[in-house]
Amino acid sequence: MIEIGEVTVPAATVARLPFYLRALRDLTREGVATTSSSDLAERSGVGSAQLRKDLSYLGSFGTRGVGYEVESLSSYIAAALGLGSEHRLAIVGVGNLGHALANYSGYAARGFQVVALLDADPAVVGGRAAGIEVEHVDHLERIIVERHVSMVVLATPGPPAQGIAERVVSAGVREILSFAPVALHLPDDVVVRSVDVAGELQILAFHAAARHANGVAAPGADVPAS
Ligand SMILES: NC(=O)c1ccc[n+]([C@@H]2O[C@H](COP(=O)([O-])OP(=O)(O)OC[C@H]3O[C@@H](n4cnc5c(N)ncnc54)[C@H](O)[C@@H]3O)[C@@H](O)[C@H]2O)c1
Repeated sequence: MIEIGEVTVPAATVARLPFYLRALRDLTREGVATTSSSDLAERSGVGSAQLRKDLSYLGSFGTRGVGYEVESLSSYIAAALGLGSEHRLAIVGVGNLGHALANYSGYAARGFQVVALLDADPAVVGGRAAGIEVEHVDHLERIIVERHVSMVVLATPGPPAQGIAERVVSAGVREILSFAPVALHLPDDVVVRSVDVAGELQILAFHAAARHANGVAAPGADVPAS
């Protein structure tokens, strides 16, 4: 369970809030003022019972026969997610992935701004990505404090990730998004979200294998593994 202001919300609900927010912002762009739980649920990719339950943790929303007010629900979820104020990100490790993450154009619309890029390789330091100069990771703590960095994205190889994460935490950051293929051991009050694309693909491969075992051939299922 996660405390948001005065309410306590299951972590799984918090993980779905960004999907509701994205769907609500799409509706705002389309000029829609109110929406039904079934429409919002479908746009968010969840069942409508799940949506109603999730929103009930946050408070009492929606009017029977009218639905949800798009603008006010959107503002409420954004505030619950702490998106009222901008989050300042530093990306550590500016290789293939770090570059791609730095160049993602969707941060601003979601309340994030990349304010620092750091790397250890002298061939990378001094270069630029997304118009930002890459600085040496030796300056990590100073940069975090001076630029009010509130979240750090780790896109380094596995071995240095634990040490960097500890430095990030010692500089005061409590939220880390890690792409490094290692488990990070950090104090309990630090929230680490780990992204593992290959692991997600393995889960898909498991489902594909299960479907195959049940006699339903998938396209490409007969291509031998190399
Ligand atoms: N989790 C996922 O889904 C996923 C997907 C792709 C890559 N990855 C992982 O993300 C990481 C980055 O992948 P990539 O393809 O960009 O690799 P890359 O080799 O292109 O980039 C890694 C960068 O980290 C820098 N680096 C190394 N040690 C450092 C340190 N101590 N401090 C700061 N920077 C340091 C390197 O100089 C390099 O620029 C790897 O660990 C990879 O396994 C994860």
